[in-house]
Parts: sequence; structure tokens; C-alpha cells
Amino acid sequence: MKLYKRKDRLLLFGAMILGGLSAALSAFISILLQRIIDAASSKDMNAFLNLIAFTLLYLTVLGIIGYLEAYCTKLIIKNVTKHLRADIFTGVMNQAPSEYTSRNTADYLSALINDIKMVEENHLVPLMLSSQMIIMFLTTLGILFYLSPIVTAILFFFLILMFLVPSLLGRHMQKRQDACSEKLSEFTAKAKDFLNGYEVIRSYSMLPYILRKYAQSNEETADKKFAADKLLAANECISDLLSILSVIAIVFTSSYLMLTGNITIGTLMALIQLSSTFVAPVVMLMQNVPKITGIKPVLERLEGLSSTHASSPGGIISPCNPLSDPPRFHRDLICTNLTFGYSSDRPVLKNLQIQIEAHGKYALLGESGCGKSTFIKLLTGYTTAFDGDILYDGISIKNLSQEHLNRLTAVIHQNVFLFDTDIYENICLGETFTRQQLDQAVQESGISQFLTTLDHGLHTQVGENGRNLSGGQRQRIAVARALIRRTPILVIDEGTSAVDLKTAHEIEKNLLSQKTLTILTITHHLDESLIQYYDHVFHLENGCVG
Ligand SMILES: Nc1ncnc2c1ncn2[C@@H]1O[C@H](COP(=O)(O)OP(=O)(O)OP(=O)(O)O)[C@@H](O)[C@H]1O
Repeated sequence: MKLYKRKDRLLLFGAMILGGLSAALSAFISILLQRIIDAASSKDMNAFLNLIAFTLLYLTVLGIIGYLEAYCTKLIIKNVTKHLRADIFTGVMNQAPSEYTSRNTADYLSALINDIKMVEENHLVPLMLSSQMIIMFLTTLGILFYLSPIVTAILFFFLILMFLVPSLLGRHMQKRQDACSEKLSEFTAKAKDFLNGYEVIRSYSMLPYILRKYAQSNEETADKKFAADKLLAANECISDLLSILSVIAIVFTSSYLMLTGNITIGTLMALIQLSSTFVAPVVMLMQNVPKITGIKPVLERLEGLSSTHASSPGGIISPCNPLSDPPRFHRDLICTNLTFGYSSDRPVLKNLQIQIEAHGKYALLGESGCGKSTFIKLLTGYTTAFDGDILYDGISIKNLSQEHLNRLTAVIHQNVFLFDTDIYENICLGETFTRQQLDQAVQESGISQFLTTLDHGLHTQVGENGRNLSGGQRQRIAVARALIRRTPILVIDEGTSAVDLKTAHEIEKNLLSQKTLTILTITHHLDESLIQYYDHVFHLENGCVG
């Protein structure tokens, strides 16, 4: 994962130059101060008036450079966070299904929101500030040395002390930032779970229990954040103390130098002013370096999720064009000795042998938990980590891209997911279909039966995960979504279970009567009146087909 794209690196360079320029110019205020005081103490009116004009010019230039630098900084933050969000989202969505489901979705949300915020606050901003502070420090050092080498030597002593502190705290800071990011991710998962469970929480009066659990998670998250902040606070306190100490030492030393006639009052004032501009960058660096080093584990985690790292068997899945690119399936789908388990010690499917002829109608029957959905997952490319083989027209699934598989097989799931948009978009899913294709899918899926009751027809909003529709209506959208793509193989995984018996019967009968469609229906029990339409019924028991 590249944190900065080429354009951003140029911008970063520009911002650093401008920041450095602005910092260097700020340091020169001490020289200006020295000249003004010396002109006043020597009663030189001419020099005094010139200095007023110069100061006005100096402030204008400082203001313009300061604004440009701030503008570039904000632009970099915008660009980097935007492309990080894009990279991570693309990476997550391109993971193989088995990899995607191995993590909680809240982990992904936390990476996209919390971790990117952490990168902004603990990497981008401190990095920009640090580079600016380094230039400010070097310029101040040069001026200081020019004014008084003794004072510079004293400041150097404090400087070494100041640099020692962040290097001692850096590793602890890393651990605490990492722990904080993990806790935030856990907290997001819990909050998401509880919010999704709103209805169960209400109907089972479990709010006090949930509030207790939430409070515990909230407290643990706050504690982890506080643990990281405590270390930062200690770091800030030590650096502040050292900076005050160094200013005091400078005031005494330069006053002594003035008492002994070694420097003018203007130089004394300039040295005092410089001591604070010398210390300020060091303090800033002390406070920011641990943040930059501490964010490393978070960056590594984001790297693991980003699109440049994520592995996908078929690469990035691009949408296919249903009109120009018709899929082909003309012989059979064969599973030979198919064995798979989510853990190596507990196989769900054992030496499964199944042959499905093109255009045939098949049913797979089995009790709950016997592995029916797992079988469908394997057919549709969930993972290739199984024994045996799955052959589409003689080609192993391991040699087919995910995109190709998607064009061969459509699944109507029992639990339908709907996007929070209208019915039309939930059917077309971003692809373009003709009016005729859309009408046909709406008709065959049974959507037409309830469409007239909706004010906005196909453009009715379905709400979050389709909450404005009934379970049966949601399932009919899922049927239309699968049908409109005209994939040669259609898998119905209890896909009409939420529809009333009459409608389910009609939809299934209609699908089974389509001659060119290969159908595999997965169910606990089959509608007796439809058995005649099936070429074969498989019985799945203990992971084997009987
Ligand atoms: N992601 C997963 N990780 C671990 N085990 C899983 C996972 N998904 C399913 N299982 C287990 O695999 C077995 C088969 O589950 P599967 O969902 O395939 O059954 P099913 O026949 O479709 O059940 P149902 O008819 O109730 O939907 C079950 O014992 C289940 O606990």
C-alpha cells in the first residue's frame, strides 16, 4: 500500500518546502527584534522607519506562504485519506469469499473510519509539522550560533535531553496505539451487532443486559485510548518542563553576557526570543515522533487490507455485460470426490459425487446443517481449498475466474440482501437491461403481483436491507435479480421459502418449465406437486449424497 501517490508526493514536497520557508522566516523575527530594539536604543529614526516598512513586507510574505502551506497540507490530507479509503474498500471487496467472511464486517468498518482517522492524526499531521519544525530548528540554530556560540552550546545540552525522551517512549507508544486500534475495532463490532439486534433486544426485554455489555465495551475502549493518551501526556509534560528549563537557562546566561558587556540589549532580546523558537520545534518533534512511530502497526494492518495487497483468485471482479457477452454451459457440472470442511478435523462434505446435466432440473434434499449451503458456496467459488474437483463442462473450477463463474451460475438465497435504494437498482445491480428483459424478470419472479400496490412502482425505495418490504417481496426481488441475468445455471437455496405457498408454487413451476435453464433447488422438503418437474432428486446426508 502506497500511502502517497506520485501527485501527493509532489504536493508533500511542495508543502514541506513552503512549511520550511514559513518556519525559517518566522525564525528571522528575532533578528528583526534585535534591529528594532538596537535602532530605538541608539535613537536612529531613519533605521526605525525603514524597519517598519520592512516589517510590513515581512508579514505579508509570511502570511501568503503560511496560507499556501496550510492549503497544501489540507489537500494532502484529503487526497491521502480519500485514496486510503478507496484502496482499503477495494481490497476488502476483492478478497476471496472465505477470506472476507473470516473477519467481522465491523473490523472493516473500523479500518475505514477509526484507523484512517488515526493515520490522519498520528501520521499525516505530525509528519508535516515535524518537517517544518526541523527546518525551523536548523534556521534558529544558525541564527543563534551567529549571535552567541555559548548560548547555543547550553541549548544543545537541553536538546540532547529532549531527544532522549521520545526514543525511550516510542516502543511503548506503538504497543498502546495498536491496542487502542484493536479495541476500537471490537467496540465497532459490538455496537454494530447491538444496533442490528434492535428488534430482538426490544421484544425480549434485554435492554439492561445489552446496556451493561455496551458499557463494559465502552469502558474498555476508553481505557485503552486513555492508556495511549497517558503516555502522550507524560511525554508532553516532560518536554514542556525541559523547554521551560532551557528558556530559563538562556535568560540567565544572556543576561550575564549583557551585564559583562559582551552583547547589546537588542541581542539579549533576540536570544531570549530565539530560545523559545529553538525549543518549540524540539518540543513539537518530541511530541510528534512517538505518534509517527506508534502508528506503524495500524499502517501494517491497513496494508493487509488494501487493494495492493489483497488476493483474489480471479483478480478484480469487473461487471460483465449481459447483452454482448452471453455465458455458455452446454454439457454438465460434475463434482468428483468433493470433500470440504471449515476446519480440517470436521469435514462437512465427504467424497461427494454429483452430476448435473445441462438444462436438467435437480433438487438437493437434506436436513438442516447437512451441508447444502456449503455445497452451493463451493459451486460458486467460495474457496478452492477442497479435495476432489468441481468441473464445469470439463473445466476445473480452480481454472475459472470468479467473473466467469458469476456468469454461469446465479443463486437465489434464502436470506436476501437488498441495498438501501429502489427496487429497480436492486434488480439491475448497476447493469443495463432492455425494457423487455426487465418486464420479463418482473413477471416471472412474481414482483408484478405487488408492484401495483406501490406508489413509485419499480422506483420504490426498499429501505435499509429492504425493511420497507415483506420477506416474500424481498425474495421475489432476489428471484428477478437472478433471472434477469439469464445465467445458464440457477440455484434456488430455499429461495421461495418466505413467499406464500401458492406464489412459491407458481414461481418454481414457471422456472422449472424453462427448457434451457439448468436448475438446482436446495431444500429441506420438496413440494410434492413439483416432483414431476425434476429429472433427479439428490439426498444429502452426513456430507454424502445418497
Ligand atoms: N462459515 C462457517 N464456519 C464454520 N462452520 C460453518 C460455517 N458455515 C457453516 N458451517 C457449519 O457447516 C455445517 C453445514 O452448514 P450449511 O449451512 O452448509 O448447512 P445447510 O444444510 O445449508 O443448513 P440449513 O438447511 O439449516 O440452511 C454446519 O454444521 C455449520 O455449523
